[in-house]
Amino acid sequence: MQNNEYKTLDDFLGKDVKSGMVAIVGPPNAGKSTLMNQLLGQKISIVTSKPQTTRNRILGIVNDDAYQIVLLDTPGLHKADEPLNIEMMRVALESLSEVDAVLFLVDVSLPLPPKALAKQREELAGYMEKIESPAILVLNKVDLIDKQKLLPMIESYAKLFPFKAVVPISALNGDGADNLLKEILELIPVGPRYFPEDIPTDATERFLAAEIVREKVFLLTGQELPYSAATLVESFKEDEQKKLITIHATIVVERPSQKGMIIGKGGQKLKQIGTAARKDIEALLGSKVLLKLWVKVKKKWAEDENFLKELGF
Ligand SMILES: Nc1nc2c(ncn2[C@@H]2O[C@H](COP(=O)(O)OP(=O)(O)OP(=O)(O)O)[C@@H](O)[C@H]2O)c(=O)[nH]1
Repeated sequence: MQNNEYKTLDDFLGKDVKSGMVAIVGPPNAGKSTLMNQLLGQKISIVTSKPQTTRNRILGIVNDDAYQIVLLDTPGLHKADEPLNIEMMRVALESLSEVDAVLFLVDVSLPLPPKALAKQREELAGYMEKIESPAILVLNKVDLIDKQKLLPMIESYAKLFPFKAVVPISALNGDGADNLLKEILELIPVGPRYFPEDIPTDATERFLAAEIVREKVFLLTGQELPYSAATLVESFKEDEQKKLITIHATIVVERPSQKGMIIGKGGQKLKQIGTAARKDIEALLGSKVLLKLWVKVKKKWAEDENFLKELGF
């Protein structure tokens, strides 16, 4: 070896640790993003600046001296009845065949009537059959249910599929997260790290900014527009002194009435969305941000394949 700083090949490559890819899947609202932030121990706060195509699944990278877990936060599994949903299903299912482990998340706090519960479990078993990687069933939101219900629940879910483990957690307050980590580490192999130790995500700043605006639209419009709104960052520029980042973003909705809902009386709602999003983006980027938002109506955008490409699907 020419470089005398490296005495062994291990020194050169970096020491092998437990290192693997883990997909987080589950129905919308099950708590996938919350779990990812919980495992990361932070809302993703530093991002790499390397430009790359926007992707619709975020890598969260959990680093430790002894392991590196690369988390894929996939879109919720939906019924595939329109192009956007088909795309989401494809991405969700595709990511499952490449990974070392799958975390399947369910929200156990949903007060489902027995029939709906049976249907949910049947669907879950159907999805699991398509998955080749070992799977852990994560029973989320246990902080919302009576502890006595937990044991019978674990037993009945465990019968659905040969899960490697069934782990109850609260992604929100972190209860059970250590146990989940232990089970994940059982499933991932020893190998070199996929990423340097100091990088917690591979998503671009642009993409994360668009996601933050979308989150605020959902939160501040009372989730009346779940799948009707998309966000697109049109421009993202840092000034020469690196003191201010100016972001122009568009919120795209399907109907004029939805545009009205987002803008609100006298523009109040849009202002609220903009302020909340700007604060989070400033915290994420560690810089002052000027955020300009527009709202556009684009009928049936979810069926427009070109537009979906622009969004990164
Ligand atoms: N009480 C409680 N709430 C939770 C928990 N985990 C998530 N939530 C809440 O559930 C809601 C949905 O959480 P997300 O993390 O956005 O869910 P998601 O699965 O990523 O949702 P999609 O992006 O729609 O697929 C949020 O309001 C969370 O605060 C939990 O363990 N306990």
